[in-house]
Formats: sequence, structure tokens, C-alpha cells
Amino acid sequence: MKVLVADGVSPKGIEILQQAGFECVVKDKLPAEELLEIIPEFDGIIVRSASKVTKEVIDRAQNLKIIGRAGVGTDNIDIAAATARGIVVINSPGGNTIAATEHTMGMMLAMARNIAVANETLHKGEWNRKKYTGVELRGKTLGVVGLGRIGSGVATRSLAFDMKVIGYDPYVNEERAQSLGIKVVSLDELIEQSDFITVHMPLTPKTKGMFNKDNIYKMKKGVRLINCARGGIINEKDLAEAVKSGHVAGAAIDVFESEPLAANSPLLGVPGITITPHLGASTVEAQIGVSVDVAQGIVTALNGEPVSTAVNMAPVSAQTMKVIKPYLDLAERLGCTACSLADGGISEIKIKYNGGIADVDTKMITIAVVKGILNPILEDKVNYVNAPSLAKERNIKVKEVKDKSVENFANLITVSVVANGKTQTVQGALFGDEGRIVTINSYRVDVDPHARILICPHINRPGIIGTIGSLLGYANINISGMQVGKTEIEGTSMMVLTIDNEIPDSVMQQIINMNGIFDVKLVNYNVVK
Ligand SMILES: NC(=O)c1ccc[n+]([C@@H]2O[C@H](COP(=O)([O-])OP(=O)(O)OC[C@H]3O[C@@H](n4cnc5c(N)ncnc54)[C@H](O)[C@@H]3O)[C@@H](O)[C@H]2O)c1
Ligand SMILES: O=C(O)[C@H](O)COP(=O)(O)O
Repeated sequence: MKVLVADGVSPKGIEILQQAGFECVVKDKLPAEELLEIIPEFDGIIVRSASKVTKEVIDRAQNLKIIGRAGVGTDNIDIAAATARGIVVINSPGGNTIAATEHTMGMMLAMARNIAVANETLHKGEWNRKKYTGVELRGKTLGVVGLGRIGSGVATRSLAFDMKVIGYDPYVNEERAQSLGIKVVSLDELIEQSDFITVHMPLTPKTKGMFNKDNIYKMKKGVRLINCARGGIINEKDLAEAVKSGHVAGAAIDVFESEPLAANSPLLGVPGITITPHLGASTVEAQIGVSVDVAQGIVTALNGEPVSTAVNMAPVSAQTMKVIKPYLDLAERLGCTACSLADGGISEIKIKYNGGIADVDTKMITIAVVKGILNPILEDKVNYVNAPSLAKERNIKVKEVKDKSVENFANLITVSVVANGKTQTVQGALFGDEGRIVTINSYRVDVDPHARILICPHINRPGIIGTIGSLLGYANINISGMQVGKTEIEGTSMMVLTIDNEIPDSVMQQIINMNGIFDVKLVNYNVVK
């Protein structure tokens, strides 16, 4: 497999990919036209914020399976287009948090004490102490907008500077804010009360231009603003005007509406505005962190396993992933079995979790079941990214039911599919890390769901098993395992044969035509993974 490293990342991640057997092509500052030209040959791509993975790039990327963002913000990637194609998008949510937090603190101090401009003018020979008198942070009110990883890090560090910290984040609860030692206020209150305001949220239609001329002049005269999050959260033109007017005493900006910063940017050359070229994540430590994070994610994803840092899949914590991981393969095999049992289009999938597994977040296991059901019937490769949307597209209802009670097993997964009004049910359990099918349509079995199995409910009378055995033998099909499952239904049994070869349709037809056979279904697990 080939991975394109489009923006410069630490070699540590590239080493991980190479050790895992991937070929890496490293480019720095790859022009957009060249990216379009070479992308078809790659299975994976790693970018920072510079390269844009647009729909056009994704449409041309016929082999692409994963996009790794060596950083947090994925606004340079068309996630909807990637999801539609089943391409996993992963990022490194925490790899550069400290770097961006510390850069924000640095920008706040540099702005308050005129460090950047004093440095620049002193290098030109100007010894100007009076002009660059600053303000202290101590006792000032800092308004933090967005109390996620970086916002909360800035908040707690600013408390150490004896600032009064208030915060606004509509998605963070009071307890979380209290644990940070700050007061949560409304946006209007934050705007009115703050001496410094720093923003730490993603750029979304809601946050774009969230600070503009309509609310900047409601801020205290002499307010200082910091943006180390995303360009455009504070309207650049309005900010430049407000600094020039003296209403805003200073601004410290690391990120811009358009990057690299355009020569005609309204921010350029305005005294009081401190700027850095998107350096928030640029520390040695952060760059190693994000590079290793995405490389490990790419190796995991290209091995067909879900990645906890995928942004276009249901989020699952690393802790939950550890618990659910052994169930994923079993879930997919149960799905594959249920799909093979169904006659006609499936309209509903019901997954029931019994036992301790009912206590954990089972979203990903449910997706694995759906993946197992759809993979044998769809042309497209179904994966953890596109399975939910493909089910939705086909109007298949997916239901999850949980019940902590369980008999005979520690944990039990029951998958039922409804097709043409008929329900087919298969149950599985884990024994250690090994998944087994334990019932098929209420017949008790103990089946290893690998290779191929033939499921054959029949009348429980002498001769049937022998006849099928001979029939397969004549067709040169080897049987490597056999189970006969019992049920409460009197006089019937279910034969489950593990077979080593493909079965021609003609042989299947002969089995179906046999007297005493109710049905025969072949499950081919080769499609799993
Ligand atoms: N300058 C850099 O180099 C650099 C480095 C890392 C991250 N970033 C950027 O910093 C930002 C924050 O990153 P993070 O890791 O803390 O993200 P995060 O997801 O941990 O936190 C974002 C927070 O913003 C909040 N939020 C969302 N919409 C909001 C709104 N309308 N008003 C107020 N709060 C809102 C969310 O509830 C969340 O708590 C992102 O934009 C990220 O891309 C920049
Ligand atoms: O979203 C991020 O992680 C930061 O903006 C860093 O971007 P970069 O990787 O281009 O420095």
C-alpha cells in the first residue's frame, strides 16, 4: 500500500508506516495540481492544514482508503465526500493541544507586553522603553470562548497568572466549568466583562464571523483579542478597524481567513496586532505526537480495524475500544450469517446485547453487524464509515436492544434480520477472544464462523446426514467440521457443515431437492474484512 505524505510531518510517523510495510512518498508544500495528478495511485494520504483534500481530489482518488490529518482541524478535508466514498478520515485530537495552549499563552503575554514589536524595533536599533509599556495579566478578566481541550488548558494556566477567568461554551456543562475553576457566563456577559478574549472553537457556519463589528464595540474599550483557533472566527476587516480606532487595544492572531496570509490582508501593518504564521502546533513535541498518532491510525485502519480517532465514524473512546474490540469480528460474522439466512431484501436489523456488554457503548459493534450484513450483497466495499449510511440508503432500520440479564453465557449478541416478513436469528458469544455461533434460528450449535459453512435444517431421521455427506463427497467437497443442532421443535435438527471448497449451484440444488431437507444456506465468510 502507498501513503502520500503531502505536508511535512515528523519522520517518526513515516518510520511507523514503513515498518508496517507501507511505501511512503513524502512531499512538502505539494501544489494542488500535482496532488490531483498523483492522488489516484495512493491508498492513504497524510496532510496538515496546508493541503486541501477537496471533493475533486477525493473523486480522483480511486484507491484512497484513509485520510490522516496530522493535527486537529479537519476543515481542509471534504469529510462528506470522503464518507460517501467510505474513506476513513482520522485526526490527532490531542497531539498538539499543549503546543496550541502554550502558544496562546505566549501570544497573550507578547501582546500584553509588546514583546514582538519591541524585539523588532530594537533589532533596528530603537531603544524605546516608554513606548512599549504594557499591561499586567494579574487581576484582569479573561473570557475563554470554547472550553474544549485548548480552551480549558488556557483557562487553567491563566488562573496561575492570577487572572479572573470566565468562559462561554454552549456545549459544556456547569460541572465541567466548575472543575476548571472558572465561571460560565453568557456570550453577552463575557463580551461585556472581559479585558482579554481568546477563542478556541472550530470554524463552523455558527462560529464564522462570530466576533464582528456588531459585538466588538460592545466589548470594554481597551479589550485585547486572541485567535489561535481558526481564521475567520473574528472578522479580520472589522478587527483591524477596531484596533485602528483604539477601541481594541491589541490583537494576537495565529490563524487567518486565508492562508498563507495574503499581502493585502487588513491585519498587516496595523500597530497593536501581533501575528504569527499558524505556529500553534509547531513544536517538536507536537509534531512528533501528531505524526505518530496518524501513522498508527493509518496502520490500524488499513488492517481493516476501526480507529478511535476517526472523525467520520461514531466516536469511541480508547477505553471502550479495548472492551469492544474482540466483539467486532464476531459481530461481523454474525451479520454475514444472518444475511445468508435471509431470503429477499432485508428491511430490519435488530441487535440485542445481553450480559456485561450491555453496559458499554455498543455503537461500533452494531456497525460491525451492519457491515457483515451488507458486505456480501453490495458491490461497494462496506466499511465502518459507510455501513450506517448504506443501510439508511436502503431503508434498512437498525435497532439496538440491551438487557443485562443473560443465561449460560457471560455475554450474548443476538442478530435478527427481517426479510419479506420472515425473521432469521443468529446468536454468538465470546469464549476468551474466540467468537462462536451458539444458536441459529433457535437450534443450539457451537460453530466456528470461519471459511464456509452450510446450514441445513432437516427432519431428524436416519440417513439424511449420510446422504448429504455422500453427495458432497461425490462432488469432491471436503467436510472439515460438523454440528447437529437440536431445538424444542420436535422431529427437526439443524446440520451445520464446515466445508473446504466452493459448492457449485448444481450441488446446492441437489441438496435442496432432497427429501427431508427444509432449506440449505451457504455462508461464505471470505467477505469478512
Ligand atoms: N493554531 C493552531 O495551530 C491550532 C492547533 C490546534 C488546534 N487549533 C484549533 O483550535 C480549536 C480548538 O481546538 P480543541 O482541540 O480545543 O478543540 P475541542 O473540540 O476540544 O474544543 C472545541 C470547543 O469549542 C466548543 N464550541 C463549539 N461551538 C461553539 C460555539 N459556537 N461557541 C462556543 N464554543 C463552541 C465546543 O463545545 C468545544 O468544547 C480548533 O479550531 C482547532 O482546529 C489550532
Ligand atoms: O488544527 C490544527 O491542528 C492546527 O491548526 C495545526 O495545523 P497545522 O498542522 O497545519 O500546524
